[in-house]
Amino acid sequence: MDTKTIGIVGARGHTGAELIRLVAAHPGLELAFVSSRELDGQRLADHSEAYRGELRYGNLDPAAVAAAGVDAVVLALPNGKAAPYVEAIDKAGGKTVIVDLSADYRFDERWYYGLPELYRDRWRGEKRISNPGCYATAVQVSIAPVKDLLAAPPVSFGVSGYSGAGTTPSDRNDPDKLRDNLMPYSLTGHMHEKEASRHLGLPVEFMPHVAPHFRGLTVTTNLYLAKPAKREDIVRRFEARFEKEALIHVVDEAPWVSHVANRHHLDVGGFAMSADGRRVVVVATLDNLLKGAATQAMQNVNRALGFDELTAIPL
Ligand SMILES: NC(=O)C1=CN([C@@H]2O[C@H](COP(=O)(O)OP(=O)(O)OC[C@H]3O[C@@H](n4cnc5c(N)ncnc54)[C@H](OP(=O)(O)O)[C@@H]3O)[C@@H](O)[C@H]2O)C=CC1
Ligand SMILES: CC(=O)N[C@@H](CCC(=O)OP(=O)(O)O)C(=O)O
Repeated sequence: MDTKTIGIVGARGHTGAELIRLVAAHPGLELAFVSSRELDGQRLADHSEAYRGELRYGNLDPAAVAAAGVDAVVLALPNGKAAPYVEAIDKAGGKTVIVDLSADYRFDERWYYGLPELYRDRWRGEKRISNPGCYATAVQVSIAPVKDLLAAPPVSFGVSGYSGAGTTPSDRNDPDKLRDNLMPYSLTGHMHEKEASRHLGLPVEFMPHVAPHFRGLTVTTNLYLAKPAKREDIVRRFEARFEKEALIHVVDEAPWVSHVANRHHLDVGGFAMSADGRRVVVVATLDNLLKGAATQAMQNVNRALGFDELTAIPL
């Protein structure tokens, strides 16, 4: 297969940096541009040990991104910034695939919502792909296999490392304020509550927190069941749903976030049953920068450009 070209807008950020690492190891992708205002003119190889080559960061505006005419553009910008780039690429016509890491198009019917393990069959060759949120990925995987068994809205308690808050300074990525701390925020109505509810087709209640570790998140979900169930039946549901999925591991014990940091897969397990069999608690962990962002984007780019979905993703 011919080499395809890819460009990353927002390449200085946490998720952009992880994507550069994946693209550098991809046998069929060539990095055509990396855009950052702050690092404009600097050599990429000086910032990414994975990349060997002479490419420099550029400060590309939407018109310049569109004019590059690459096969795929990944937008790794803060929320609310994608539209001018999408409009410019649309206007240029052509075949460029866009994968947007932000929340900007996750509710747009015209865009494919790229959580492959749950919605692979819904892809109709769309070239506009919204990449799911990190928490929303863990929440949906924790609920989807048993959603027909539920008696009440699932309740998910989330704890994320502070890389989830990006690089723009805020309380939620301030190591001093996070030291010896756990910071609750957006306890109702978080964007990922709406996102998971919409794509699962049932209301989910989600309570996020940010913790002093850098990367990786845990979502603990309480599920009330309409009829009493046995643990083995619940476990079998998850195993059957994900048995062919290399990036979703169904594990027996409740997983630990420290085991999934810097790894590309999601662990889901625990399956703690109440004595009456009417309540089960499921725990999911993933690296918010990888399966929660860059790895999932790589899966989506691979599919849209005709590569095997797992190309360049270390298993
Ligand atoms: N961090 C995470 O765990 C996850 C993040 N996401 C989403 O992915 C996106 C990127 O997140 P993350 O990498 O953490 O963010 P960062 O804050 O780490 O990086 C943002 C990037 O965007 C650039 N940027 C910022 N503002 C603008 C602007 N106005 N115009 C053009 N470029 C701009 C920055 O570079 P420069 O200032 O140099 O131009 C930087 O490269 C976000 O939408 C986030 O919600 C999704 C899942 C998980
Ligand atoms: C700790 C922290 O702030 N986490 C971010 C993680 C979500 C994220 O990055 O997702 P989006 O792509 O939907 O913005 C948050 O809760 O908004």
